[in-house]
Amino acid sequence: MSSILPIDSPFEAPENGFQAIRFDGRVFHLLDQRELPARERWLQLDDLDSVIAAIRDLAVRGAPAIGITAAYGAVIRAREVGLERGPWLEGMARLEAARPTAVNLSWAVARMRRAAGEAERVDLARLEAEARAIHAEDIAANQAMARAGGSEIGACRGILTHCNTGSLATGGVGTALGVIIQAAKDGRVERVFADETRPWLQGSRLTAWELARAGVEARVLVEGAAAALMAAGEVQWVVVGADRIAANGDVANKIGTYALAVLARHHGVKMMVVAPSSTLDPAMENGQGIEIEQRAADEIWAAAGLTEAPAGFAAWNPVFDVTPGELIDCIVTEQGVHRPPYDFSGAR
Ligand SMILES: CSC[C@@H](O)[C@@H](O)C(=O)COP(=O)(O)O
Repeated sequence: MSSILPIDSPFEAPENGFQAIRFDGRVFHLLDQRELPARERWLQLDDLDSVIAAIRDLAVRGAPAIGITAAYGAVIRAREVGLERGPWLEGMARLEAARPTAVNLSWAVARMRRAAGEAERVDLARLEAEARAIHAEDIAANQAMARAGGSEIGACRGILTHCNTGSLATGGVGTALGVIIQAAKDGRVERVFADETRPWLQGSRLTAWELARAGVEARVLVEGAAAALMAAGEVQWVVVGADRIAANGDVANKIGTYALAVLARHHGVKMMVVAPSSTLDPAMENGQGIEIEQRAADEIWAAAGLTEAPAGFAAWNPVFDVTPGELIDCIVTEQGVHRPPYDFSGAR
């Protein structure tokens, strides 16, 4: 596996976490998140339709990882269409529409459009350099956020996190999970708690797997246990990632984040959001305009161990929600710690 990237690659440094996304110049290698933790299966993708399917079907997920994947997908598309601009642009429109909520996807595609140049044939060398830059910048942003967020936390008894925000969800050590791993390694947190994150179980399947790999002891709980955990004084911080952050600090993140923010405020627990500036959407005035992805009801039935809906039942499966900025104590980007009232002008 390590032969896929040059040996001196910054991607491979241990402090940059586990590398679940690799590009060898022609083929895109992806650790299939649908199979974890039961099986570590790598996908080899060399056409745009497969990249779009990998994003849509959650083989790769997590806002920054989706953006990086899209960037490499744009390179793959350029080869696939013999560098012809028309079909390449058509592919970019489909790629951008693979999932609606994480702004990192359209952000990365916009960067790749600019890198393609204006000529009738897209510039393959510039596209590949841009994709690798997007990947490398995310790794560096992860490191900066881990340091800034980690020192913000100080010594505490416990941290609760939601969804999966580590190496699987990013290019590097992660967003929220990077901060948590840093705090744990610095000996500043006694206990880490991870919500199981229904219905897709990013917490119990992916975050638990990543924390075990990182040597951080953690406990998984059902989301419904979060209020009791806070009431018992077990956690002083909720630390989560984001899929899109509006200009006023409203944050779209995995469904259940808003409930945690309300609970945290009630219990005097602090709420930190950790996300690179590629997750900021300054054009979005507030969270009300953010499109929330609705996924198939099957995911809910599958989480209940059912292969089909019980007769007569439908389901409601929004997979993100919006937390108002005023419930968030701080938002950490690679540029530092932002506090309310949020002002991200010039931050992206
Ligand atoms: C660093 S990842 C931040 C978010 O992308 C993460 O919290 C999240 O909500 C992921 O949702 P998912 O549906 O698994 O792609």
